Amino acid sequence: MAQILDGKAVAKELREKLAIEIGESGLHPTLAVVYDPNDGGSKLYVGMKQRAAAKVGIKTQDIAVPAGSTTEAVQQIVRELNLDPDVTGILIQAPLPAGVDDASIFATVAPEKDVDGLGVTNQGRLFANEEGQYPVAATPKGVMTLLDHYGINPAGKQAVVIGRSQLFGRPMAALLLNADATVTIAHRYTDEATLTTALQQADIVAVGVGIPGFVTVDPIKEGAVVVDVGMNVVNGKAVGDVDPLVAEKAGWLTPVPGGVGPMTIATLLESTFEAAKEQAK
Ligand SMILES: NC(=O)C1=CN([C@@H]2O[C@H](COP(=O)(O)OP(=O)(O)OC[C@H]3O[C@@H](n4cnc5c(N)ncnc54)[C@H](OP(=O)(O)O)[C@@H]3O)[C@@H](O)[C@H]2O)C=CC1
Ligand SMILES: Nc1nc(=O)c2c([nH]1)NC[C@@H]1CN(c3ccc(C(=O)N[C@@H](CCC(=O)O)C(=O)O)cc3)C=[N+]21
Repeated sequence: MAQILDGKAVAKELREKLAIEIGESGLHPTLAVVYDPNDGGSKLYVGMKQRAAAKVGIKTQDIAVPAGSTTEAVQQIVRELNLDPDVTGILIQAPLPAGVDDASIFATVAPEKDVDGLGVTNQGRLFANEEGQYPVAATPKGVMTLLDHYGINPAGKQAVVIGRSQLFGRPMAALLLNADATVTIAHRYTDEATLTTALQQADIVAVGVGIPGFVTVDPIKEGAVVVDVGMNVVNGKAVGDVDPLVAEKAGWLTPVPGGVGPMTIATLLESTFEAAKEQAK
């Protein structure tokens, strides 16, 4: 039976540490959250992020993007936030309303305020494995923190990342590669046999596709570390992308809820504080 990678507990520790450090810093980090109020998921997650921010001493500004907005109009909002000295961090919650190109908006955020690391400058730094302090997307960064907490070192391991979004798959693969894993990235065009073969070899599997039960127990290697990023609602309950039977074969598993989700939020707060510190230098 797999051991639990307890994201809820590790996230709580991280938030408690941050609350103390932010209090002692004398800084007043302020996070502007740009989101679609008509997207149920965004509304829920943005609310969770804002409550968690308030508890550690991070102020938030709520910027709802109305339906029918154009990419240009949202870019203008972001440019104003880039220039606003009171705002130290900007989070673009995906997905924005239909008709707005998320990637163009990510790219408009000033790199020093891009706390979720989704702009091309910060993604480029990550891809180049640049040394130093720059923001990295909260979900994959939180996964790395969680693995590290349990002493799981990706160096020399075979890793499979399923999904290739800017939010999860691409930065997850880059982080694992930078940590010296051998990485395979699977996506919609990966044929089933290829994915099965890759999974049979994988010491670490990280999946975020948005399909409940997508990763089944069969191809999983005995003792593998399985990270479930999926966040789906089935019969009113949060479920991931990993079939619960995987727990019988995996060595380690993140639960949903209580795994990657809480780590994402705590990591966003961590990155927001780090950006505020850099700007105060
Ligand atoms: N817990 C957390 O903190 C977070 C959870 N999530 C969750 O993770 C999931 C993914 O999110 P996100 O990356 O933003 O979503 P996207 O929709 O942007 O990306 C989904 C990815 O899955 C791939 N995919 C879709 N269907 C298949 C398939 N049949 N076989 C293989 N790959 C497939 C897509 O491939 P292609 O590129 O070819 O289309 C794409 O790369 C969602 O459930 C989301 O809710 C996301 C962020 C944070
Ligand atoms: N720029 C950007 N960055 C993101 O990080 C981002 C985003 N856009 N768009 C949407 C996804 C989704 N996301 C989640 C965060 C926390 C939970 C979370 O804490 N979930 C709880 C359960 C919540 C429930 O019960 O419904 C848990 O897993 O324990 C879930 C999902 C961040 N995302």
